[in-house]
Amino acid sequence: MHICLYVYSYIQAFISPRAVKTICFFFPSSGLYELLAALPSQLHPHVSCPEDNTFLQDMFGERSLHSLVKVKQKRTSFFHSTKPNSHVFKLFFLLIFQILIPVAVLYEYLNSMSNLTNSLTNTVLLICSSLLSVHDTVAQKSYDPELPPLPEDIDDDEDSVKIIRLVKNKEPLGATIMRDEHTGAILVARIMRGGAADRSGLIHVGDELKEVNGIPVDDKKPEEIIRILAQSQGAITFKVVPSIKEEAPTKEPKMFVKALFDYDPKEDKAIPCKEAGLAFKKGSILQIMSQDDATWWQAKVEGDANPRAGLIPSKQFQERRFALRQPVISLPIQRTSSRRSSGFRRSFRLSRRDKKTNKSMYECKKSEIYDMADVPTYEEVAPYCRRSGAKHRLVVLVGPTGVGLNELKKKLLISDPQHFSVTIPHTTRAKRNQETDGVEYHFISKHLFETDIHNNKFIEYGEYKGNFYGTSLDSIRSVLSKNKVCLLDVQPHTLKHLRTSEFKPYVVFVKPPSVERLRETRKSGKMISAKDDKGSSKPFTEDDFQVMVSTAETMETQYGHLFEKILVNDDLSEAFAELRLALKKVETETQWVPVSWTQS
Ligand SMILES: Nc1ncnc2c1ncn2[C@@H]1O[C@H](COP(=O)(O)OP(=O)(O)OP(=O)(O)O)[C@@H](O)[C@H]1O
Repeated sequence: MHICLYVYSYIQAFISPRAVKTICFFFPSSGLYELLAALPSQLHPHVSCPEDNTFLQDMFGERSLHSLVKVKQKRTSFFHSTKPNSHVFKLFFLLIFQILIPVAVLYEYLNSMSNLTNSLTNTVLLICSSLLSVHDTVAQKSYDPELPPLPEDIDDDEDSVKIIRLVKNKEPLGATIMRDEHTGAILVARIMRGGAADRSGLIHVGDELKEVNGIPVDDKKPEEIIRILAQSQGAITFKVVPSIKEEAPTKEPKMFVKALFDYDPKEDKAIPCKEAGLAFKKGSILQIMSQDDATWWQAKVEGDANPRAGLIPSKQFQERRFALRQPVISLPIQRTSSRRSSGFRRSFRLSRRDKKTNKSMYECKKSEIYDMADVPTYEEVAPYCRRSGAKHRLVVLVGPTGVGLNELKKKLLISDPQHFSVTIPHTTRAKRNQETDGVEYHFISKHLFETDIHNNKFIEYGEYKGNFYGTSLDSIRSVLSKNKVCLLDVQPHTLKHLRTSEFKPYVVFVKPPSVERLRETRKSGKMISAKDDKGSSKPFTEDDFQVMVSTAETMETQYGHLFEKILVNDDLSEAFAELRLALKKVETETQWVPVSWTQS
């Protein structure tokens, strides 16, 4: 009883007039509240003594008691909304709110009213017993759905048949059916994870469908059955022969992939049921719900509130289809320049075209030949957020010649020179008078350069007029180790070699606007001349614009799956602001990156 009183005084201590107002505001009155207020007048005929009457008025009019009732009501609604498995929690609340507090309240009042008559004591005890009986009713309440009565016309020899009744709303059933090639039976082919059938827990893969709403389906085609189902409203009754194989209960899978291609089930002739398909775009993050079927996985778009999974082609199936379909695209070979632009040291870039000779100015180190490993299907990803103080992700800019990569890099460097930096290229060219080793270039011997090529030290390298130029992996490491953001522009085929846990590259594809917009915005822009390495430049020609746009299209088709951001460089200051914001987010927010990058 001490505990009861303690609980009661504790609650009372917190129910100041102000608190009562607050409680009343959050827990608006309901029927029980009014009933409590009306109780004294209802009990009036049974109470002979006026003091008893006053006691009842005081007791049921007591504001603290009203507030406790409101708290109880709120508790009751909470109680109903909690999941059935939180029994211990419920019992705790039942004990506190339905037994301890009412008993404590009554005990307090009974004690304080020494002149209480026997009849009133009985009345109060009656209320107490009613409260306990209410408690029992609530405690025993069943939370399971009520099952429909079994149909009476079940044959004795059909004892293995299961009758399932589902109430259908607008949501599809979330199951596909097929005809068994050998037996001709109609079978449940798959259950979409999180769909209505899955949530019911009553229908399983392999169950044989005998009837839908009393209509036998043995002689029907799957499409006809689907039509019957689609036309059915409200409760649908299935008669099924359960599959012998018991499915193990499955936990919600936690595998996420990034889609590397666009997919529209309506356009897919191979999908067994278009309605069950899940459409997605390149770059979407998908949660894989089931890989039971080697050809059709089940997935949902990450963060989507709809719990029902949809069908998507499996990785293996998509790779096979892609390999059959995909023509080999090769980018026009580009050449590079090593000019300095208005005091800004360019990073080494293999990107210049030589229209005169149409020959590669530098030979690219890496093969551009399409191989199976590059087939863009899905990539397993995991969330990654850079810890403060950890190395920055490498920022890689990709785009066609003249699109404005250097312009954007320059703006970033000027905006925060302490934060952003670029790599210093290596060359075998002789150092000029005004140059300093390790500032414009690392000047090294041809022999050393060739040794470094042999040891895979360069991410890109090439030869121009008998001299080597290259960007080394160590030059990237050197920037990152200073805790700076390293800005690098490379040819897109080198991206796959940079995609490592060490560099975690954030790849931005800088895309030109339309040719019309290029004409308008690039009036004063200059292309760097391919004829020499002295930094001479010339105004853009119509041909330059056309090539820029078509090269961008090819790059996007071939390497689009590796781009994390596509930035259209139309208005320069807008493009710069967008890039700056994106890079800020990369540093501070969680992103989806290949799962291997998060495991080391
Ligand atoms: N959004 C823009 N609006 C107008 N002019 C631009 C814009 N972006 C870039 N330019 C101009 O276009 C020219 C080429 O830009 P930039 O040198 O940055 O291109 P790039 O992609 O680095 O090309 P390259 O690969 O040839 O070095 C420059 O004169 C630059 O000032």
